[in-house]
Amino acid sequence: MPLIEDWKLWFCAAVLGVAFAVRNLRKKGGRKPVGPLALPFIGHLHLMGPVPHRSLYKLSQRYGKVLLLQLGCRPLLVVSSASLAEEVLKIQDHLFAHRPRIHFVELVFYRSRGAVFMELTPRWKSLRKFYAQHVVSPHCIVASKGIRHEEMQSLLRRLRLCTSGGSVDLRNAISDWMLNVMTRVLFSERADDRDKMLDFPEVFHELSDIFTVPMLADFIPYLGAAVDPGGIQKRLLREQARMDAIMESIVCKRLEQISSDPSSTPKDVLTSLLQFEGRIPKNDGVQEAPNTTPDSEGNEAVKAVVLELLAATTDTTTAAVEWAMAELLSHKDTALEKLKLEIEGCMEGKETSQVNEELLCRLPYLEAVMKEALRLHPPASLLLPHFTKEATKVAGCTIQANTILAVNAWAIGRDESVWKEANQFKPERFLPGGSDANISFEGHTNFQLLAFGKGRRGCPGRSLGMVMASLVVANLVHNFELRTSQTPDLTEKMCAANMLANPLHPNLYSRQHPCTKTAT
Ligand code: HEM
Repeated sequence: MPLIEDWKLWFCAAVLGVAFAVRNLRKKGGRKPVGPLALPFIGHLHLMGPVPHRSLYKLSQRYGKVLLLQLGCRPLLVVSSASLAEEVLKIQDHLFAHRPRIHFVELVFYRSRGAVFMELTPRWKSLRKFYAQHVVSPHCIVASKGIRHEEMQSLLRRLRLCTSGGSVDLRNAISDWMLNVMTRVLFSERADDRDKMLDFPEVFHELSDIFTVPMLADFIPYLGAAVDPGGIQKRLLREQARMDAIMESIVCKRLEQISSDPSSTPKDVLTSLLQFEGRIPKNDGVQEAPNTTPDSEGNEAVKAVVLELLAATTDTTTAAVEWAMAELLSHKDTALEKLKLEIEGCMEGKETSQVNEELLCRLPYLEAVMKEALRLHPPASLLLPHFTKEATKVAGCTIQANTILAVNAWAIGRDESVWKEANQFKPERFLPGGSDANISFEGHTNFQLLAFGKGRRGCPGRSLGMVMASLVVANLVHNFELRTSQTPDLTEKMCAANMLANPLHPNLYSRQHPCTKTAT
């Protein structure tokens, strides 16, 4: 009898124990997202493929819109729906708004001293404030209009040299324009001024190229220190040293100029930045950074910010233009014709064929074209990597501390449960009366349209990026007949941004407009 009672007692205790453990597990841990099997050491690295947003999209179709992968030693959470994007970029933004440390960024951007890859610190906050006041405010955008106008004149001149039907490397031409505009806005020099800027464009493009190569040191650190496949680390160190020398000379020349002849100092972003970093006395408009750089660290913080603004702007905006042009050339008889007519209507009676920035607000179809191109082809297709230092739950799944977050903006932009004819290029959807007339990049809603991200880490340069990209598209469409022998190949390639694998090389012909002179 005592034996039986003992047995019953043990049985009850065991059942209670298991129930208690399961309840605790649920309470503490929740479930884990289902995902593919991980390989030893590399985890799921081999599944990322050459175009990661497409590989992750396929995985999400099989395993669900919340995926947990292992890239070497680093856990990666991937979300692929607008509602999940809202959960991580709005509801849990305070947790996921950090950035992971990345080998390339640590080296090229001086231990992540710019805002883009900085953790959420008071310095990040004050840098964002600096950008908002001195780089991308409506006042700054208007103030730098003249630079974009002059550079557009020279781009149009350059392209007109090819208008006897010669083919032109459109990406090169656009990216040179972006770089020249931004270097002039930032530090008043043209990027292609060889005397002052040396090999800047070449080194800049080399570094953009290296950025796309996954670094072993990021995922398998113990191997990464010893092995350098393809000599990529060596190449990175060489190009970083070249870029550092160019940046150092720009900053040093400016400091010399300020000390020898303060009255001739350009009022550009570099001057405000030197004040912000406490390198020169501040004037009334500039607030100093909270932890102003000690002199021992020289000009590093300044160089990091200048370089990151060039990197954040050039490839993304160039990609936006290239995708818009590729889609327009794929829809010649519809979208392209409609856009030509809209611009012609606005340009009627104008003396020149150069479309100026003030006209952009009168071109709603152009805005719809740019939105549609960015919906289908967001240049940062997975945004930039976010990072949580704390454990949390997303959609009921346990996410451990130190997990990287990727938001698949590309997949969300094509989600058929949210967008009508999701894979079709239909700018009309964004026009008044269209199915998505109220969807915009701004604000804390519309997580289905994510080309600029959302939340704390959302892109501060959205308005400037849209102005620059729209201006180039409007001028290309209005001034030239662009012909391609075949419909453009829309295959993608991951470069520093999501780009066309085969850049456009259209044949150019001048378009003649009655009553207008060509821009000089
Ligand atoms: C069409 C052009 C552009 C696109 C598509 C774009 C897109 C993006 C995206 C997706 C992010 C990351 C958002 C996230 O991680 O959640 C970002 C961040 C950023 N962008 Fe842009 N961008 C563009 C133009 C610009 C311009 C012109 C500037 C110049 C000021 C700029 C400055 C930045 C900065 C500083 C960040 C980092 C913000 C932070 O981490 O706090 N971007 N951009």
